[in-house]
Amino acid sequence: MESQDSSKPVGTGHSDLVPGTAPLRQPSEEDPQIAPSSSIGEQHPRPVGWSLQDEDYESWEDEESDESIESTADGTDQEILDDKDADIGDQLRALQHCVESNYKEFLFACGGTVPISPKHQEHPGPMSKEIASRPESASSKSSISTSGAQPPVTLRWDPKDESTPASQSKLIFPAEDTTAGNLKYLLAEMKPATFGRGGEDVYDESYRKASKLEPQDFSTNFCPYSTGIIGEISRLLLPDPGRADQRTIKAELYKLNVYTGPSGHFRSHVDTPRSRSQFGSLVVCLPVKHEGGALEVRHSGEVMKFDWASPSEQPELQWAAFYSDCEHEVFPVQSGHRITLTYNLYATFNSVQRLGSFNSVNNTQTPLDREIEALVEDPTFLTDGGYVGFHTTHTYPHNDSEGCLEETLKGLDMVIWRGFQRLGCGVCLRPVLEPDLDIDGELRFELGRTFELRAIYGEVESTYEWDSLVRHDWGLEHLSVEDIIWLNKPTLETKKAAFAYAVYGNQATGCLAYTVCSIIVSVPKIVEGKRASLETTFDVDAVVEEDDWENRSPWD
Ligand SMILES: O=C(O)CCC(=O)C(=O)O
Ligand SMILES: [Fe+2]
Repeated sequence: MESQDSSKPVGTGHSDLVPGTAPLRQPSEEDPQIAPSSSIGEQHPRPVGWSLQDEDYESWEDEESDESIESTADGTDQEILDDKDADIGDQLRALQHCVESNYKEFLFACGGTVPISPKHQEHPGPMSKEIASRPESASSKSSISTSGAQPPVTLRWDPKDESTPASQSKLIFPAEDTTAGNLKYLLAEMKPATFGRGGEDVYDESYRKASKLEPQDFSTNFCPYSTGIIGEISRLLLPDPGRADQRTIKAELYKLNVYTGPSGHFRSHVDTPRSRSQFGSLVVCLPVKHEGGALEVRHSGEVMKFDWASPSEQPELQWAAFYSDCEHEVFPVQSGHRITLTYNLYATFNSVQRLGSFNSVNNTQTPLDREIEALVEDPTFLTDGGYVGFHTTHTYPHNDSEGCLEETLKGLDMVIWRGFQRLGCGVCLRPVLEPDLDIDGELRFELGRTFELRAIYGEVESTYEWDSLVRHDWGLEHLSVEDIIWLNKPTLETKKAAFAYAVYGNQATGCLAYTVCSIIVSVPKIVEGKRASLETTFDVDAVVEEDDWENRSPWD
């Protein structure tokens, strides 16, 4: 890991920095631990819970004053959990433990290879062989050959000197005799690759030594969709349990980069989000001989490494995709040229439902889903209804007026969201905005829903601060932090991540920044032994009169 200093948030197209992580096994269809669909899931073939998104964090007009908030004296987040733990049932404790043990069970990066064949195939099937296994086995060398193949990759660029013949502005990969000599012309056209630091584009070879071409200045026949890469990323990094409509990925070509030996490199950073819907980044390495230059991606103390230095005998493209809030770096290239195409990945919900055999709702359950279901089904848990909270394990981009998007939820965060939502619970996603350092070097958190924020100095740890956050900044005025049963604690890693994001974005992308979030779940009350349908949620329409609030809870 970089030292704290070296990993000061930077932001460049694909560039800015932060902390690390780890995933492991992603549940798959072959997973013997996966249980058949649940009865509750069948009762609700589509998610019946609501989600409060894109509402600009509306709130009631009649806000309570700070004075009226019944809060305890300063306590730590630990105390908040412990207080709740005192009288919780076994089922809740089981879910809390299950959540904790799942922290490292989710992928944050994946990669693979695409063989290149000189013979062009008219309708090649999906041909990317993915590497999605545990970090330690994230080596593209373990890939298995696949049915189709990518034709040689052609790259053409616009020469500054317009009289340059077309034959000198073209490269074919793997290098063909006819164009191999053109590499020097390409390198001559490239510009130094900057990165974002402190909100500015800077060129600093001690941090990043690479060159770049902007997408408008080159073209290629390589397509990440037709090679099956995007499909694999969708399956591995954007699974959508229990939902009939799928999340889909838009991949946007971002840069052509060259890292040249003996010192091309890019130190630890996270990728600046280009929009709120960005969730990931894709790097495709063209088959050019080089040594060194491994890409390392980190999250929550886990590491995945992608080393593309020694190509196999069969020419191939090698790729890696990762959640762009994960810290990553490119180690020094010792010799040769490491040439990459980079893409920004955006998530959206597909309005077109899957057809035919794919039309059935995916009720696949993981052990964690089953724990969630057991808790919600337990009539002794929140018998009169109530709220459950979860601190997200990833961070999400927001801008200065709009919050984070549900469709970008990653790994465990999406499992928690969907797990409760499909059982009829209400879910909403709330930000804890980026902390910053003040002049004295103190950590300062800014919290808010409208993003016209007031600052809270110090870490958000006390009951009072959380209460204030829930009631005012998250627009849930009639909820108190005392009403929320937390499934997990904000982790040190989370705080560190947020810390490192203090400085963000460098380009005119509307002040996007990553933020840690909380998922707040509204659990309906038990009626005749079963959870009632959720008639009232946090939704503004369902607000009860202020005067009634003491007598009526929001799920009545
Ligand atoms: O080339 C790579 O493997 C990663 C490059 C990168 O992190 C970036 O362009 O932001
Ligand atoms: Fe990056």
